[in-house]
Amino acid sequence: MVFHTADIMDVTDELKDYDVIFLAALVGMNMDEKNKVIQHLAKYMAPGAILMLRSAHGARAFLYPVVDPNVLHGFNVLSIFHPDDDVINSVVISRKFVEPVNIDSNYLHLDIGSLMASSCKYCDIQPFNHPLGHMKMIDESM
Ligand SMILES: C[S@@+](CC[C@H](N)C(=O)[O-])C[C@H]1O[C@@H](n2cnc3c(N)ncnc32)[C@H](O)[C@@H]1O
Repeated sequence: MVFHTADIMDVTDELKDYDVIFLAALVGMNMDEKNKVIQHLAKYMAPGAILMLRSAHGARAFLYPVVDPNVLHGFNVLSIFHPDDDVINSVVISRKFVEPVNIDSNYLHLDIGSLMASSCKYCDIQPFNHPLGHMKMIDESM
C-alpha cells in the first residue's frame, strides 16, 4: 500500500487512476468548502468511478458536516446509509456520470442501472448495480 499526502485540490489528472475515492467527513469543514472539493472531484475523477463520502445525520451534524445529496452535481447518488449504532458517520455512495453532461443544480441525472436513494431514510437498504456492470450489490451496515 502506498500513501500519498496532498491537498486534494492540488490533485488533478491522477484522480482518473482510481476506481473508488473515499472522502473523509472533515475534508471541507463547511458546505461551501465541501462543495468545492466535490466539484473538483467531479471534474477530475474517471467517468463511472465511485465517490464514497462520509456524512452525518441528525444531532451528529453537530460533529461533522452533512453532505447534501442535491449538491453532488456530476454524480448519481446510489445509496445513503445512516447508522443507528455507535458509528458516527453516515455514508453517501455516488458514481460519477459516465457521459459528460451539462450540470443543472435543479436536476439530478439518473441512468439505467442506478437508483436514486430516497432522502434521509434511517437505515434503508437499497440494491444498486455494480458500477462496472458485473454484479448486483446491496449496501449494509458499515
Ligand atoms: C478526521 S480525519 C479522517 C481520517 C480517515 N477517516 C482515516 O480513518 O484515516 C480527516 C482527514 O481529512 C484530511 N483532509 C482534510 N482536508 C483535506 C484536503 N483538502 N485534502 C486532503 N486531505 C484532507 C485530513 O488530513 C485528515 O487526515
